[in-house]
Amino acid sequence: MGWKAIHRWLGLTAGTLALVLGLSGALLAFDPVQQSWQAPAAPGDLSVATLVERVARTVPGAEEIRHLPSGAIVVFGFVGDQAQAHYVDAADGKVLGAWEPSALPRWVKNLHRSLLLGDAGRWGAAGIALAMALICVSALVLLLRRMGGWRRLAARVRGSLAQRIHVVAGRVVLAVLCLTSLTALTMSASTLGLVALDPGTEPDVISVTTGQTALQALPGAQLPMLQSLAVRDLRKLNFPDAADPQDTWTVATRQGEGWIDRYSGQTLAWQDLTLAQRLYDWALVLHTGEGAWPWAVVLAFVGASVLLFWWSGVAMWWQARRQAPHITGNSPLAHADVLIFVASEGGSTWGFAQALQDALAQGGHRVHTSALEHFQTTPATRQVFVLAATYGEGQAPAHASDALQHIAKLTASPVPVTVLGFGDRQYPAFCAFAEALETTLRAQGWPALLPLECIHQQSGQQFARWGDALARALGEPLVLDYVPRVPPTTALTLVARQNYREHSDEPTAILRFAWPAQGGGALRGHGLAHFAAGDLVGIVAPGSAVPRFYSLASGWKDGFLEICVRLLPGGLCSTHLLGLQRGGSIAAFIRPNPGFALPRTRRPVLLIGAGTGVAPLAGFIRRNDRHTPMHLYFGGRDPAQDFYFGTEIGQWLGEGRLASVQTVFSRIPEGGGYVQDALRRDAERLRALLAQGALVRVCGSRAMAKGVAEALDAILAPLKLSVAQLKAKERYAEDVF
Ligand SMILES: Cc1cc2nc3c(=O)[nH]c(=O)nc-3n(C[C@H](O)[C@H](O)[C@H](O)COP(=O)(O)O)c2cc1C
Repeated sequence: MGWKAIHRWLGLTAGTLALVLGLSGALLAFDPVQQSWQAPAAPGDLSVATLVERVARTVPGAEEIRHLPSGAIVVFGFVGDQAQAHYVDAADGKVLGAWEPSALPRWVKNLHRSLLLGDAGRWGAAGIALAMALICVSALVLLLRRMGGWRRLAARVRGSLAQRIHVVAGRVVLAVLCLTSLTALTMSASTLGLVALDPGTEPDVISVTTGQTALQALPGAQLPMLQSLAVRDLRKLNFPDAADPQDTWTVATRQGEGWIDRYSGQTLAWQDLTLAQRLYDWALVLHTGEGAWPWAVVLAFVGASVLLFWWSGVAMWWQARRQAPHITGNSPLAHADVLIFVASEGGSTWGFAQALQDALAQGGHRVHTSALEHFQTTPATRQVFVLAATYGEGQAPAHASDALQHIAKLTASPVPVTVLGFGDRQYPAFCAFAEALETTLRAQGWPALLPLECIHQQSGQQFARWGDALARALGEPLVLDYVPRVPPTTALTLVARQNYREHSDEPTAILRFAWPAQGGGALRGHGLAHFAAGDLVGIVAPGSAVPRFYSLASGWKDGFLEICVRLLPGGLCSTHLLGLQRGGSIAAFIRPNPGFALPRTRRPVLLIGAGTGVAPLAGFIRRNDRHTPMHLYFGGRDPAQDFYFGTEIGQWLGEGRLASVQTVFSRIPEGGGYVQDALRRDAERLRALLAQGALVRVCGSRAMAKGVAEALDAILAPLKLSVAQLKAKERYAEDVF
């Protein structure tokens, strides 16, 4: 069982109970805070003898003095047969008020310690603490794996909202949670009697009257031991029983426990604290924050954070479950002539494997699909396919973390092994794990049917093209029909459209949609989550099961959803969109694109877009209320036809949302060529902006993004920087289509 499985299953089971402990613990942490302001702390260097003298004057029936962890002094005693406990001011012995041990109902503490189930519950709580410790250790391993090592631990977290919350919160509180579960275990060990705290026997001592019958007992103020003991070290002092002439004074300090003769004032016995007791004392302070209220506040937050982990963890599990490997029609390994091995973290790669399996099975093959760590061949195997996603800093998905080493140890057979990578060009190490697999397999001598291909952002079109190449290589008809699972959609109504290039073969329009009147809450329930410019909207055309994605030119806060759509000849979705009239509606859902989103920044921002690629950049500028210096480079063909957002761009310049704009048009004389030509002409200025730490966002066709990266690499070279380095620092992101 891997770390991920341990983390997941303990989190879902013990984690649910840990939620109870976390929340009750967060409540209990208020006690030290409340106690710290209930009564003043006694001066630490005051001698205990003086304290006893003051108390004896003001509280006649005193039997016990306690120095609380908060520093306050509480005196216990009897008035008549009435037991009483009072806060006392150490400065003058004045009674300050009645002592309340806790402001919280007792059952909260019992819930926290024993789930209200008595002794069995104590074992249960200890079990949960143990599980929490394991959850913490596995969390650390997974965190390092996900982020790509210690050095990248502070890097930006990507993924769904639940993933980001889980990881970010984990980075902040994991250490304290680990400590809390370990201290809980330490304390449980003694509560459950597994470790004895005290030496076990009390010394058998009495105050001795040695013949002198009427010997006067000494007042506490005259006992040498109490004279040399500072209140700082005192825990508890018990007065001798007035009715028992042989009774002694008992004093508990931070170092140990002592018994004092009431007549001679001599120390009759002394026991040092045991190691177990000292450990327990430390664990108590660390676990409860007693006597250290700022720490108690930290503990309260960490206790409450369990709710956040639990909720985000369950959401992540649910997401993964929805995408879980669910291969239908799998043939047994030994009989299969085609084997498919999958490495996936989020689960989507399994969907591609299923499509490949279905297509091959339709062609009469017996196909066996399984996870990459099971990589092997059998005498029946004729073809092997490896479908592998990349995570972290170019690493394998967790379940396949040892697969590469495993494969490197195998002896190659003549069976071709073809690798298909899944990744995202936003990441500097695009499909690095698939590349590592390809390199290792070739080095081992495995042949390949097709060279390595890397699918960007789970593109169904790119996968289908790879399927065509595969069909040709196999000499068999093969149609790969990958249907992504579409999340629930929301109906959006077209409220405005701006048409461009109306009479060309590629008409284009900026479409603005409003959401139905029920309001935001209802919408979110229907899959239209909060979104920002640069996120993607998935649109499902009538009669199609496959969504098409468009970059958003607006954010949730703008109050509408805007996209820029160009007609793709024969494209079902773009035809549907461009045919829409005002009042018409579409079925849409949001797919976050966190790698491309623009963080709040004061640094300059360089926005480079061509054609409809200007859409998300326009969205960034529209929301630039803080007037971050944004510089736009826009490339089109002809200003009369395709200067999308042209009017708004002029307006944004005037409002200071945009600091500068450079436009080039490739199809008119003196138009300035392509956008990368404009960059080269502005090399000096751009270098200065990049040297100031500018962020870069590029959106447009793949060819355009490549041209831009080359131009910027040349511009960056004198700064000893490159686009790859900026990508690694998350300063440079592309949205390509
Ligand atoms: C946290 C995280 C890290 C990623 N790191 C990389 C990476 O370094 N290189 C890459 O090409 N893709 C990276 N990706 C993109 C995934 O590989 C891509 O979305 C893939 O299709 C996911 O497949 P899966 O759902 O089967 O795991 C990353 C995605 C996430 C969420």
